[in-house]
Amino acid sequence: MELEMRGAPVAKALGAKLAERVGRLADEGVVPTLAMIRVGDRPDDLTYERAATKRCEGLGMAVRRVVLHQDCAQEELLGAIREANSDPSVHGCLLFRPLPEHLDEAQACEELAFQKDVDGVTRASSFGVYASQSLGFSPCTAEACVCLLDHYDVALDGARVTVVGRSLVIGRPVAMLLQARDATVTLCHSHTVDLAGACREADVIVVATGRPNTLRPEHVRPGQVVVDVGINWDEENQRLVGDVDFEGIAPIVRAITPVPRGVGSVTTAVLAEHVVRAAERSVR
Ligand SMILES: Nc1nc(=O)c2c([nH]1)NC[C@@H]1CN(c3ccc(C(=O)N[C@@H](CCC(=O)O)C(=O)O)cc3)C=[N+]21
Repeated sequence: MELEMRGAPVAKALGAKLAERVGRLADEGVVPTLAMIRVGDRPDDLTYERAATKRCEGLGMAVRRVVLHQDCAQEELLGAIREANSDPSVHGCLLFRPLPEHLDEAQACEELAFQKDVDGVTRASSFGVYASQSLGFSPCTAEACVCLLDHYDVALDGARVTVVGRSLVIGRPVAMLLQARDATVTLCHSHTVDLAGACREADVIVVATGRPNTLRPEHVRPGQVVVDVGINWDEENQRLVGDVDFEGIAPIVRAITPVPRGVGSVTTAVLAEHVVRAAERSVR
């Protein structure tokens, strides 16, 4: 491996540009504000909440935490979302997911005003990603993958990119964003017949399946760039691992993102950028 593509330098560069925009908004008396709605105490929600709070506050932005009980009723959740919608001092709203089983996640997401949908969960945001229109926002993690590749000067125009995983939160939107950057995208999933073949012919591989060791040495060749979006808890070794067999693959490919300290740390910077953009749209 020639290059370990860590997230921190990317987040730092994004943050530097953001600080200027936050400063200009402050001159107009606007503090970009993110409301985060959490139901229960899922550990990965808490991790994200902590990281997002630190990032936003570090940039001079404000966060409001709304915490609902694990057993809360759908109406209570909808009420919290409506409150964020109608509060002019809130520019962006993040609803942690997945929600507990008894709640209707699709209905909750649709309740959110698309102007404040900084994690891209509404239909308006999805259509914006699909049609390359500025309507709502892209899912932060999908956009973080593209930011990371840009930061490390990985060419996308005409590049062959294989995306593994077709989820609505990462696989499908990242395929759309990369396609909008003129990459030739192959979208693979659990029924793909020759995954190794599809991966080996790519210049860039993005892996987002939520399964450790999805990408193994037989899937890659020298010269490739690998982005690992997975965050999985390895019970046996008591550590976080991605969807990629890092130890097996890193020696073969040209560049790879680590887990932790890879894509995840860029996600919070993208979230902050979305909140600032929402605040800018609200005053212009
Ligand atoms: N609507 C919604 N959108 C999400 O994007 C979403 C969500 N719900 N629910 C929870 C998961 C989890 N998640 C993380 C994002 C960044 C880090 C992150 O910053 N990780 C650091 C480590 C941070 C630490 O360990 O303290 C890293 O990878 O280096 C972690 C977890 C987003 N999620």
